[in-house]
Amino acid sequence: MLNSNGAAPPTPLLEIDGVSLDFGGVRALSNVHFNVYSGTIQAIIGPNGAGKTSLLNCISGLYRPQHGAIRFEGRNIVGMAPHHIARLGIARSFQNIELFRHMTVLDNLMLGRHIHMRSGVLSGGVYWGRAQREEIAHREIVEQVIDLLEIQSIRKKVVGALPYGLQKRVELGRALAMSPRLLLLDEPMAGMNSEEKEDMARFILDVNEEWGATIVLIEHDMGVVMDISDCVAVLEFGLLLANGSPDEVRSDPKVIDAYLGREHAVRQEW
Ligand SMILES: Nc1ncnc2c1ncn2[C@@H]1O[C@H](COP(=O)(O)OP(=O)(O)OP(=O)(O)O)[C@@H](O)[C@H]1O
Repeated sequence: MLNSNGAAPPTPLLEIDGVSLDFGGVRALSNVHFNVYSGTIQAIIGPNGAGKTSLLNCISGLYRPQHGAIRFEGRNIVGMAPHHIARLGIARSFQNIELFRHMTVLDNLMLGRHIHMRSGVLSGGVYWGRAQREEIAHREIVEQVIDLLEIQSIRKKVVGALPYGLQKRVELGRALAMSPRLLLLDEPMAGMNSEEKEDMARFILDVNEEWGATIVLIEHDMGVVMDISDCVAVLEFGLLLANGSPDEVRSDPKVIDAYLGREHAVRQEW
């Protein structure tokens, strides 16, 4: 099919195609459809309990929807194990930080590389040179992540001793260390002060622009969402209310009625 310019429309990197998810009697997602295009920042917004995290869990393989398909680069990933999905190039961060708190920042980032490590203990012992070369290559990528996120000074610090805002930055770093093509971020700015939020927004834009990662982001701060996103999907009670540019979503009467008018327009954040 050709678009109005006569060109073929871009192929989506991720297709959410009629996804429904039930927990017993609770319908968390109901026939949700939208596409995420390569190189974009796609936000998912909606009130508490709208199904945002459930959708991220379906994409990363933690939940298995009863209906629908989720295609990454054209391949249906529903039913695949989370580590398999991660290996395809999808990384995520969690709402509550999930790092190894007793380990250093560097070790946590190196763990992010483990899905790409080929030398196991045995083969690494037999082919020592290969394992060493592999280790050096992984370290180089981790060093790039450290530079990008400006965390050089805390590289040897134990994660559990760091302030919350820095822990969130390290969590982003661990996901980035996986060299993902698609990065799923669940409330990366939750609990941050405005300066920390500004830093995080800048890092997310850098990851998108300099590293070329496509980003799906759940975020409650409407100012940030409207500033950095190319596209915003709005969920309510598991239904997709709207999906479009920040301007389209901002002026959509359904959205204003159901969500923004009630919770955010009042605060005149945008
Ligand atoms: N593991 C689970 N077992 C049972 N119900 C669940 C489970 N996970 C989510 N739900 C339910 O699914 C619905 C959607 O929850 P979800 O956490 O996806 O919403 P959300 O939009 O991410 O909310 P929040 O903004 O509060 O994080 C809610 O009614 C929730 O109680």
